[in-house]
Amino acid sequence: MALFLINRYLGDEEDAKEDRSQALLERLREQARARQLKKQQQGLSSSDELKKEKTENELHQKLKNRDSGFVSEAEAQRETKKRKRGPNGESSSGDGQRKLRKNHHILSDSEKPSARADSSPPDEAANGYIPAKKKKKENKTKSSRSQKRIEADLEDDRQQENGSNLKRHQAVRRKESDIPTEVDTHGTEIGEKDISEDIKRNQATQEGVCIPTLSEKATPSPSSLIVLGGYDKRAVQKVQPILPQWLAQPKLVHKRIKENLIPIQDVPGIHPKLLKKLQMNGIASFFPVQGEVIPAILESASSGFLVGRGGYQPSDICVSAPTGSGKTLSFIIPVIQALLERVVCKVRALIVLPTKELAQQVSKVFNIYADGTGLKVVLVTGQKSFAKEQETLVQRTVMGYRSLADIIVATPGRLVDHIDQTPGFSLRQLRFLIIDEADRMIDDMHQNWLQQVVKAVFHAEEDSGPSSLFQRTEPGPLTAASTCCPQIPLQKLLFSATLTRNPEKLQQLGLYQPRLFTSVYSEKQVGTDTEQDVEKKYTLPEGLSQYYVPCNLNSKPLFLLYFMLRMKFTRVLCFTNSKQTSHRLFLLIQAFGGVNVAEFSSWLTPSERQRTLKEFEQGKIQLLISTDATGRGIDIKGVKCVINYDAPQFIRTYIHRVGRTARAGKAGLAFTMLLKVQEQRFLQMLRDAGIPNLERQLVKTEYLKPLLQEYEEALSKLQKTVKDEQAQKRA
Ligand SMILES: Nc1ncnc2c1ncn2[C@@H]1O[C@H](COP(=O)(O)OP(=O)(O)OP(=O)(O)O)[C@@H](O)[C@H]1O
Repeated sequence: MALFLINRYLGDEEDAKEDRSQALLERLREQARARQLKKQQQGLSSSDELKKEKTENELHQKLKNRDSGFVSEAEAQRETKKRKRGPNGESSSGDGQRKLRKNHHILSDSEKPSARADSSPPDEAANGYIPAKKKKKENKTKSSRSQKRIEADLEDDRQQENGSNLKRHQAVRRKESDIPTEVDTHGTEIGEKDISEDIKRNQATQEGVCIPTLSEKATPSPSSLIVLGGYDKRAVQKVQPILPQWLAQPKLVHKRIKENLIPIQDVPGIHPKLLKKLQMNGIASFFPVQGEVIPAILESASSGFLVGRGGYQPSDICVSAPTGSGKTLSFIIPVIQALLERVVCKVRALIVLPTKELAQQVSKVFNIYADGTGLKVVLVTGQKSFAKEQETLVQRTVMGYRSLADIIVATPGRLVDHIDQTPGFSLRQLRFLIIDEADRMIDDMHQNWLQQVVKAVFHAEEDSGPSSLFQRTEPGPLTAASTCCPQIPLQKLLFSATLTRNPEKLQQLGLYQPRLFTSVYSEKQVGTDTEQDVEKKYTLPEGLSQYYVPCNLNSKPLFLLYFMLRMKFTRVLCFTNSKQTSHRLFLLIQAFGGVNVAEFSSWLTPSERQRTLKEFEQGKIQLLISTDATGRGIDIKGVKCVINYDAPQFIRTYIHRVGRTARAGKAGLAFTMLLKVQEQRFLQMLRDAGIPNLERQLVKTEYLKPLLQEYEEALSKLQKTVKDEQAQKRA
């Protein structure tokens, strides 16, 4: 690998430099070869001494045995003497190679298998050399084999020489730069940074060039050394990771909610208290994803909090199911049930979500199901002051700190602040780590929050020695030592409508033997009535009808007004790509009049945002113009229609936006306004994600004409309002 990298680099050098280095390296190569030969000869001559003694005896024996009498004993002695003179003759470097071969012929002809084995280099087998097993081989075969063996020996030595050159070269470089390099003698690991450092160093010091590699280029080596790479500039192909089994073969969950409802009593293992709660909240049946995931989590928690003495660490669970398919309840129910029997209040479940609104929404559902169980749910999002949040998390007592939370619902930033700064805040008893909107959380590892959480979970107690009974250790290979102490396992549960299947990204989460649950379509097979489960990259809710509306920049606001006033749409969630656009569009629609409109973006205070969502849910607001702040996870009941005023740039953004409607098996509409220049790219993006062509929805210009005059007036009002706002800001 290292050879390949250096080789590749040198291929990028300028010609002049290359020539110079080639000449130098050619010279070095010659020297290396000469050294090599010398070494070889010396090695052979010393081993020859021994072998020749053997050969002498054998020869005497042979001569004695020859019944033809061609060679007399005196002659045999003469021949022996001649052979004894051999080493002197061989020491001359003139025809060393030939003599070497000749010598080897003699040796191979006369040597016994044991002698042959002795003389073989230890790594013979590794080089593919298979020693002869049958004694009765033809002489010809023997000699050709020994010829090959010599070549293999030479090759071995050459490689060793190359290896030692490389080692020497690296040692020099290390000395020079004093920077540790990751290239080992086998070239196993090297980062891109290291490659570029190597390049620079090589440019600076030509003597630091790897001899064997370059010699390959100067004259093709007679050896069988394989040179990886080359001098041509070639695009390096990205290595496609092979999907691990758990990603390639997930547990499939039906997407169609209505046809696959499971009565709550039919799901095994649910606590009667929770069954009652579910019924009280109008839930008579579980959605397909809940029917699969709830039992899976319950089963993994069935052995209690502690696992050890032969118990298994539970698998982490990943769930990829469409928007509105009920993922929230599929973790809330089993988590509450697992904690029902807890005795001491400690943080045992932590749910991390990307936004305050989402955290608030999830903590609300947790509170509904935890009510009356004694479990305490605490929200940590920064909506309260830091000191107030600290008071809700821990209490100082004479015995030390006491946890006031069993379940924490948090945003990552504020969570990390508490891990760092709240005395007595401990995650050492954490049993469940739930990452909702997991793909977004992976992309945005704000403050390295996951690492901080894991560190806090496995952080050793100050007063506990190594023999502490409940010392937690991160999951690793199963050993006798790791199973002897019972410990609380940390189980990660991931949820998203667009969960990535990129193993490299998922690797960041350090999942333990994960299981994946994913939704499938049931599609009719062509020409038959039978249905087949089809797994697609992304799945959208069954009840969603999607359209696109071709338009131009000026007509966009008019189209929105047309939908609201002429088509009489209500409870419309309209998405733009920026706060500015949201605000101006809101002002324009407000100036036009006739529509209850509101805006939602990070420009609003948290309380304004909360109030707006509440009013929208209550139906007081007909049209909510929003940034992507409401694009994910937000569950607003009764949203009938989503309008993408600005086309989303990414497929995941599209899926989450349109997923604000058609939730829980209901029907919904989604319109995307597309400029002519956007059409092709956008539709292609959808096709690539396995979403079939959207229906085209044309709006005739004659329908817009009656709105034009009022629209012009609204535009002038908007101009004035914007000017006033700017003046206000400047003041
Ligand atoms: N078994 C059920 N019966 C009836 N309604 C349900 C059931 N489960 C969930 N719901 C309702 O379905 C709606 C969507 O659920 P939820 O918010 O959990 O979806 P989600 O899969 O998390 O969606 P998203 O990916 O958008 O976050 C909620 O209003 C919830 O109350």
